[in-house]
Amino acid sequence: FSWSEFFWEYLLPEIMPLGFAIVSALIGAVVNMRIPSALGDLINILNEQATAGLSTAAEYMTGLRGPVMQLVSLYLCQGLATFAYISLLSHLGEKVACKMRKNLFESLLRQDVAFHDQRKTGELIDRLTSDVQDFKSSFKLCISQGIRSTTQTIGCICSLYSTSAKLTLALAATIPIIVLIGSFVGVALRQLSKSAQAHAAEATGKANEVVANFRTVRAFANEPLEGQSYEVLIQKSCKINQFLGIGIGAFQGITNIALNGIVLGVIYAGGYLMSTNEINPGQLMSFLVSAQMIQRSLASLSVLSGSAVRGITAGSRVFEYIHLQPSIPITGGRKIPYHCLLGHLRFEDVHFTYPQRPDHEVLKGVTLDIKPCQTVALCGLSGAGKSTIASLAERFYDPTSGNITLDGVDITQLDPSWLRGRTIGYINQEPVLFSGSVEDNIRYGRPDATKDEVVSAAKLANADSFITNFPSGYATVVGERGLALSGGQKQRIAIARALLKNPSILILDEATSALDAESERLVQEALDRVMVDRTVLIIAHRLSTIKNADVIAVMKHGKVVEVGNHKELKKKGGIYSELIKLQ
Ligand SMILES: Nc1ncnc2c1ncn2[C@@H]1O[C@H](COP(=O)(O)OP(=O)(O)OP(=O)(O)O)[C@@H](O)[C@H]1O
Repeated sequence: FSWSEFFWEYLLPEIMPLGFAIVSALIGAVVNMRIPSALGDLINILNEQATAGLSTAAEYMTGLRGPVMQLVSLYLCQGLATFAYISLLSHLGEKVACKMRKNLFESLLRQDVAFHDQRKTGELIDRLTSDVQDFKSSFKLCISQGIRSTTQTIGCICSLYSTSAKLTLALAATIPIIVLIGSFVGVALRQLSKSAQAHAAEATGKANEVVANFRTVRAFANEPLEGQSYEVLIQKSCKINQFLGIGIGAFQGITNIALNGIVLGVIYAGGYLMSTNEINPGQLMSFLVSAQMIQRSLASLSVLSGSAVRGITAGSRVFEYIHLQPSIPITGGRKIPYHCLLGHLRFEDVHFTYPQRPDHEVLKGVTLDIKPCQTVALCGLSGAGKSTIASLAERFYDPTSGNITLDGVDITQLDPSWLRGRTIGYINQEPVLFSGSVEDNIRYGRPDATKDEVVSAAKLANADSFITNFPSGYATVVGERGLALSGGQKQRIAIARALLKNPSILILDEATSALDAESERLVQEALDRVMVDRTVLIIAHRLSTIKNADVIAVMKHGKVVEVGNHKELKKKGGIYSELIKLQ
């Protein structure tokens, strides 16, 4: 957690409300400090009036008017200052939290696919929600209470000093000891808090996964199992938090005892000074209220230290991901002008290992030439590395060695957002639709597309007829909490979405394998129509879907072992003909 970065990037743009909030908190603290002496004045006047033996109520009231008015105006000022700093800090806190969430979310969107492979969704969402919330609450509390309590402590010590230097020095000597012990305990508590938050995030990740895959959990009747594993995770975080609570509680309890002891000491010593006529009863009253204010301020500072521990830990978890740099940028690099783009994709001796499985080489020297407007099919046994090839073409990952080129240019030189957003259309087995209308989902392929373009992409994808049959047509809401579409319908919307960007290269990764015969026919019909005049890479298990491909490459254990067309490979009597027999 970098304070300087936090100040320059998050606080400086909000310096006005921050400044006013600090000034209001300071005014509140100063006003608070004036109250003991105003009370002291009132006591002195009451004392004098009692000694003088005033008889009428009017005389009594007249004498009190001055100090009472002074107290009332102090109370009003204090109320106003409290209102000002609380509302200003809320404004500031919300702005800071909003900016942190925006920066964190943008950073998560920038990260490599490998980063997301390695982390649970819930853990990331936890940082975006709970951690930012914890940081914001703690930040607001630290500014408001921190400024008030610190100013009041310092101010009250000064006012005590003016009353009795000896007594104040003795009092001040004990405070650094408490602060020193407090900072040691603070470091230990921070460690504990960090570990508690990490466990809570793990539990959120688990909950997220289970809720997202609820149907699978229900289908396997695994509710008790999932309940138990969630409980194990939450119990870990619960135990550490309980331990943390004991630590914070013990620290605050001991601090309170020490502080109350200090007040007792002040009463004892103050009483002695009064008996030697060094101070009057009013001064003793103000002395006591000041000492009690110091006690309250220090107690709230010790509570604050617990909140600061949580806040800094949460903040460092947020900034950890904000600062993370992806190894593959999402923008920047060359773009091949549309009229020059041929769509010649070539893999040259490509080796690849997934970052989270460094001991398992998935591609072991793949060479594959996909010529412009050619349809190349990849087949082979499950786990041979076919989908990995598609991921590398999309530059979700970079090869460990070897090159992938598009029209002779290494794809690492090309702008990744141009490559994915404009050049390659990727359709896989399980299309994901976002919540929103059918039209929004198709337009996701190219946000600036017109309604006519959306409709013609849907027509090409064989989707227009079923969409127009819905009562709300293209405005029908789908995705989460929307209309449940069949697999074939979803797939055709996904095809329309991919087509909207008019990609030069189309990658179809098992695009029809999850569909029934009728849906497959409709989707295949759409695909046959859109594959014309494009470079196409098809990945399929069902060999009937690829037999018309110009080139078929058979993969085994991360290598391309056979290349040719259907007839040639069938005649060859190798793995391909074995696969045909099997099917
Ligand atoms: N994100 C990932 N992280 C780690 N390993 C992975 C990842 N994705 C795939 N693998 C591994 O890489 C190997 C190749 O997987 P890939 O999905 O490319 O095979 P495939 O030929 O497409 O298989 P299928 O036909 O079953 O889809 C497998 O051993 C798989 O376990």
